[in-house]
Amino acid sequence: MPRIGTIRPTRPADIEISDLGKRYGRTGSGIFAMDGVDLSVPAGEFVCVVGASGCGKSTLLRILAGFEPATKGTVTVAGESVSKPDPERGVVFQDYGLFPWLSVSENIAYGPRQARLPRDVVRERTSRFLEAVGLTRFAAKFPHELSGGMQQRVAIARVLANDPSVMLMDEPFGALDALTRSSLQAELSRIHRETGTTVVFVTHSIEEAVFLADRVVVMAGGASHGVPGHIREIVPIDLGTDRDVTSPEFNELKRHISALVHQGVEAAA
Ligand SMILES: Nc1ncnc2c1ncn2[C@@H]1O[C@H](COP(=O)(O)OP(=O)(O)OP(=O)(O)O)[C@@H](O)[C@H]1O
Repeated sequence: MPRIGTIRPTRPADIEISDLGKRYGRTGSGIFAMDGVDLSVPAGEFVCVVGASGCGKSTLLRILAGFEPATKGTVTVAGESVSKPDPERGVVFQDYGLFPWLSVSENIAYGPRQARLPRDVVRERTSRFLEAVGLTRFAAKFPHELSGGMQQRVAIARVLANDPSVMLMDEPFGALDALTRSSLQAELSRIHRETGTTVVFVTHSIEEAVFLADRVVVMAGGASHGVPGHIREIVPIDLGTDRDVTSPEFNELKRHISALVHQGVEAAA
């Protein structure tokens, strides 16, 4: 992967989530899919959210993104209440979400162009983030000409080109093969160190969470278990930057988090 040192730090934002709850469907019917979620994410932190299927991870992320309203509680990013999507909060999903009719560089330039930034700024940002994800040679290609891993790199570059203060990622590497996945994890970790952007990253992979996160938020419950989704525990990951997935400390954290996830399922069953 090409070395890059040109990523400028963003102005990361802090996130405050207080007594957050979400109930789908009509008021008064059904239980909360998620309830009583309190979480403070300081600016620049990388937080991973794990938990069994249906515990509300994606719901939490969609509310943070402003894609859907909370039923109760508050969410603020950099002190501002979240009520709608904003390029300041970049979102990356599993299914890349690229514009198929635009080339790689046009996909990356899309956000800065929409923001009506001057042409030279758009050009500079596009080439900077193409380089950041190692795709400079593929600038003129179209998404269908790229592998899944490359498409996800474009999706990440496209979000970064908006200079977001927060990145929200929902299983972004879930559809990739193991080798591509681990190389993108290392790349994302480096990009995070260089940009300093606040990241909230949802994953089913406990290993991925322990590799990437400063803290892992373990959620439990969920509507299908008859208990609203909630935070079971927040686990700090004090493993420094160069993480060895084979080290005893790494594996001990994996074991601990895995036990919490399974306890969550059993307690809710
Ligand atoms: N649009 C919706 N309408 C009704 N119920 C929904 C909707 N979206 C999610 N739910 C329900 O809310 C609960 C939490 O869903 P959510 O997708 O947030 O969980 P998750 O932890 O991300 O699950 P997974 O790991 O399977 O993606 C689930 O019971 C789900 O069925």
